Amino acid sequence: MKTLIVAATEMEIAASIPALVENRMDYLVTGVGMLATAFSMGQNLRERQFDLLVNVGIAGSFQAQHTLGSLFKVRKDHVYEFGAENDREFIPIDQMGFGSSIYSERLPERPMSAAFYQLPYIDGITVNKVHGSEEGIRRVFEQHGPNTIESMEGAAFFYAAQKHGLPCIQVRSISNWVEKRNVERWNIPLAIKALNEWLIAFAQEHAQK
Ligand SMILES: O=C(O)c1cccc(C(=O)CC[C@H]2O[C@@H](n3cnc4c(=O)[nH]cnc43)[C@H](O)[C@@H]2O)c1
Repeated sequence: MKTLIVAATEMEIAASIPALVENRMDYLVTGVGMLATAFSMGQNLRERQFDLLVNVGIAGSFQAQHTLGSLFKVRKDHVYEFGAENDREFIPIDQMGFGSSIYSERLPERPMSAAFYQLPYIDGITVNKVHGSEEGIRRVFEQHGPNTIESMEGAAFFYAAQKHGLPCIQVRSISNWVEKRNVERWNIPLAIKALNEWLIAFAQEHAQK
């Protein structure tokens, strides 16, 4: 299966690059955020053919029970607060008739490697602004509950994959809890280490298929 690994920053996948090269797995570094992800994938997928796209990166979790460095597959990803508001409530873009704010994983027909199946699923939101205030976090809880993670790319990745009609999965490693902003409690090195251990195993197992 010809596979493309998609990450926002090189830092997130640097430790896996030798294994990706060795197992002939391509990778794409898009830049951070939905705009950079959609543009970069749009450009690159026009020129090359793939059977599977894999988005990997770090993410924040709204679930206090999650441990930093734990890994999840994202099944469904929402573009957060994409729509309109009136003086009482938020109106999602879906209800306005201008498209969708929800994008999902799509598995290839051929079975995946064990590294994929061993990860638990979670749903995600994709944001332009990392949440860091009690009021903002309360609003996410009201709409999505605490068992949610957030990134700045996930839904855009699924969107671009869907536009190209390609199977796609997203794997995220928790670098921080989404809480009142306190960057000292983030552990990006731990999350990146766990992510790369998984990615190297995935590349090795996947190459054998
Ligand atoms: O604010 C800072 O000082 C700071 C320091 C290091 C990294 C950041 C980021 O915002 C990283 C954004 C990057 O990582 C993903 N990510 C990680 N945690 C979260 C989160 O809680 N909410 C949204 N995105 C997160 C994201 O996908 C970006 O690629 C800030």
